[in-house]
Amino acid sequence: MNAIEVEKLRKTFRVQRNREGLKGAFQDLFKREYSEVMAVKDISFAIPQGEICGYIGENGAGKSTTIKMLTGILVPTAGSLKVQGYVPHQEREAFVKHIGVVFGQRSQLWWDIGVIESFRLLRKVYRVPEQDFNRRLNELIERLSLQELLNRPVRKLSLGQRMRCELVAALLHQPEVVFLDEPTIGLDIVVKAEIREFLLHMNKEYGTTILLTTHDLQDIEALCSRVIMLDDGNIIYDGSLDTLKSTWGKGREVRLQFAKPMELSELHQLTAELPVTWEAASKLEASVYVPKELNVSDVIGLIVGQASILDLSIHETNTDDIVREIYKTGSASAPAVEMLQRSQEAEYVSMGERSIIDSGAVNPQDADIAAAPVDKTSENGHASGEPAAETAGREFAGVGGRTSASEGKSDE
Ligand SMILES: Nc1ncnc2c1ncn2[C@@H]1O[C@H](COP(=O)(O)OP(=O)(O)OP(=O)(O)O)[C@@H](O)[C@H]1O
Repeated sequence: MNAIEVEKLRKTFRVQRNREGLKGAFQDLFKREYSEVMAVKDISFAIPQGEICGYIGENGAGKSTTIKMLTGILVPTAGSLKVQGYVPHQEREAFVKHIGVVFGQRSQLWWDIGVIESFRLLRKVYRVPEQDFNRRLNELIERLSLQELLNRPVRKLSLGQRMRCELVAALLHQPEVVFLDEPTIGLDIVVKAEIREFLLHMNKEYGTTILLTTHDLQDIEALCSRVIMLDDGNIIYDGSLDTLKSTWGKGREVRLQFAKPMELSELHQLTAELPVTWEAASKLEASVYVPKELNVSDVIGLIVGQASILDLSIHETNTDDIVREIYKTGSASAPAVEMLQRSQEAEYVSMGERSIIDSGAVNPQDADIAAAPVDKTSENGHASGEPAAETAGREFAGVGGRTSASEGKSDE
């Protein structure tokens, strides 16, 4: 069974337009003008039980609006959605018992009372039996090391401490589906790691389905097997992180420093038979990108046997770079491979323009990432983790011509 089902979901906001100047402000008093902002444009996806799915996109892409519809806070303009079999905005009272929500920028705890009091209040809100509550609370307190914090008022907690308490608050009633909107925002690296580990545990132990919105792509790498990418209200990618990396990643990068100047044509000759890609920063420095199917050490061996190398290092493409590349080109339809082939035609590619940045990792790509479910291309035309050749050339409605909603937000 799918935990979340979304079909042609749309949300349009009506926003007031302010006319310019004093005269305009005066006119606004008598006759208001409105325009429409379509924040979510007929998107469709389904998330099976127990999956952790990353929901990513640039600012204003429509992530929060989707989460608000999925949690019943906003009513969709069109389309349908179901979460754990419920229509969120229609069956809110029964529905909320099945979901947990953490909005990283907002608190669901009472500011001035002790943390434990907030938890007790939430027990009543969700009508959790006392015994279940105590067992669950003890488990969460231990997992997130909250013993010391329970009697402190929320306003006295650090951001990291508060976020750990927010997670407990969202999970006390043991929901099957959890929505996390920027749960690690502003946290230091240690707390981020703790929270990620905790979420993975919850998912493994209880099969909790998690939809995670984040700008921190390390969250995605650590937690998600699947990624849905939004751009201007449209889904531009829905598929496994694995496929995203292999379709868009240029492969592992071997950076080389030569003892004597090398022309790009000479570099190509070094690896003549291999499907690798070269980028040169200067005649003394270049990078070779090795696709997943090749062995990095074989490629290095071939090069070292023919050229005099002063230094070399191996780097893996990280998700940040891939996503940045997709946004830069504005569409998931033109895979990196294609762009590289184009760039090979140029004599030298500036290293400053490279999208692959040192991640410090040398492990084979994606070794620990689980395969995602079968992907499909939806009617609104998003790439669904298909191979590069199949997606190439397809147009996506979400690209270009962004809607500006800067005129002001209406309250739903
Ligand atoms: N209540 C509202 N009234 C009018 N417009 C809105 C409202 N809420 C969101 N919008 C607009 O809808 C679009 C999508 O906003 P949304 O907050 O969903 O984006 P987001 O992807 O969550 O962005 P961020 O990463 O900045 O949180 C934006 O153009 C935004 O200005």
